[in-house]
Amino acid sequence: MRLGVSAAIPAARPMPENTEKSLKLALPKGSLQDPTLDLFEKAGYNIHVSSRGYRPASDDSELDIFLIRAQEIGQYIGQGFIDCGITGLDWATEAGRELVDLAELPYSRATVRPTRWVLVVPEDSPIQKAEDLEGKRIATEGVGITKRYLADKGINAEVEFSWGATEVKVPDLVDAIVDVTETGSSIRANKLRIVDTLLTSFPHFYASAEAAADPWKREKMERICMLLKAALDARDKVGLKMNLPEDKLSVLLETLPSLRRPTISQLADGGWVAVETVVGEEVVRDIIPALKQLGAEGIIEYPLNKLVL
Ligand SMILES: Nc1ncnc2c1ncn2[C@@H]1O[C@H](COP(=O)(O)OP(=O)(O)OP(=O)(O)O)[C@@H](O)[C@H]1O
Ligand SMILES: O=P(O)(O)OC[C@H]1O[C@H](OP(=O)(O)OP(=O)(O)O)[C@H](O)[C@@H]1O
Ligand SMILES: [Mg+2]
Repeated sequence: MRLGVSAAIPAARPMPENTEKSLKLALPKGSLQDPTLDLFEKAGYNIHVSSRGYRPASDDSELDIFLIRAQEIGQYIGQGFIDCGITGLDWATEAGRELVDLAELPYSRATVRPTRWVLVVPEDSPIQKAEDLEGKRIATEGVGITKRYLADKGINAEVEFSWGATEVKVPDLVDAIVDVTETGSSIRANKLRIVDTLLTSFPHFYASAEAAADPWKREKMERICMLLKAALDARDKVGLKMNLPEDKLSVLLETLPSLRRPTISQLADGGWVAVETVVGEEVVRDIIPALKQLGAEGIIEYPLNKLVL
């Protein structure tokens, strides 16, 4: 049987633009993977990771994406094998390479708080301050961070590399550990006590010197950074819109300072104005009832994707 042409050959679709321009971008596999992919989605990039695939596909054909351990991203960017990527300030420092820092991106695994590298001992340990570590043994994934800290303080202690699950090692295997903490729940669960903070770290967008000097790559990276920051700035903020009797406007602006610099437009209905503004999500539960009491009508709250200031 001969099939009609239309059945045999799917209708021609426009081919994706064949561009030779490509930016090699490394995203962190591990703790930061999910929050990073979520952030890119909010910034307008859809990235699809298959179950065991480390070369995710995206809807931007100019991006050539690699999923790489956060610990290794700095090294590959520094060597120029990858143009740019996102990794923690902690691991970029540990990699000890020259990187161009294009943006700090304030997000973490579970919260909006930075990760802290902390010196930790069991709750009942005699160690009270860094100096008490003299001659002691410390286990950590961040050997460089820890050695620099001890050297700065002139303390002699043995630092050994830990592959993870470091909390389990005190006090039987080592006297203290240096580990990452975000919410503090691992420290509490293991009955540990923080003695000092060595470093606080957020993810950053890093580029190689070569990529930063290439005009096309530089512009592409700066656009991505701008959109990622806009998505982070919109986090926890909402838009509010309402109609208000015009004679209540000055009271509104005086009593609700969180409604900073609203846009006000005159309504066709004389005596009423439309007010539109952006506020922190946490103040909405106080503001909406106050607005209602003031005589506002048609109050609308809507989520925001990006905020470019
Ligand atoms: N709660 C968290 N725990 C661990 N790392 C975090 C957390 N929040 C943010 N990070 C950041 O994630 C990056 C990678 O963390 P880490 O070195 O622990 O590797 P990982 O991705 O958690 O893999 P692993 O399973 O080996 O620990 C670091 O830059 C770290 O600062
Ligand atoms: O303060 P919290 O929110 O509890 O986060 C800190 C925990 O997260 C990290 O562990 P991870 O899950 O990366 O496993 P690991 O110990 O094997 O590195 C870190 O080593 C702590 O154990
Ligand atoms: Mg970890």
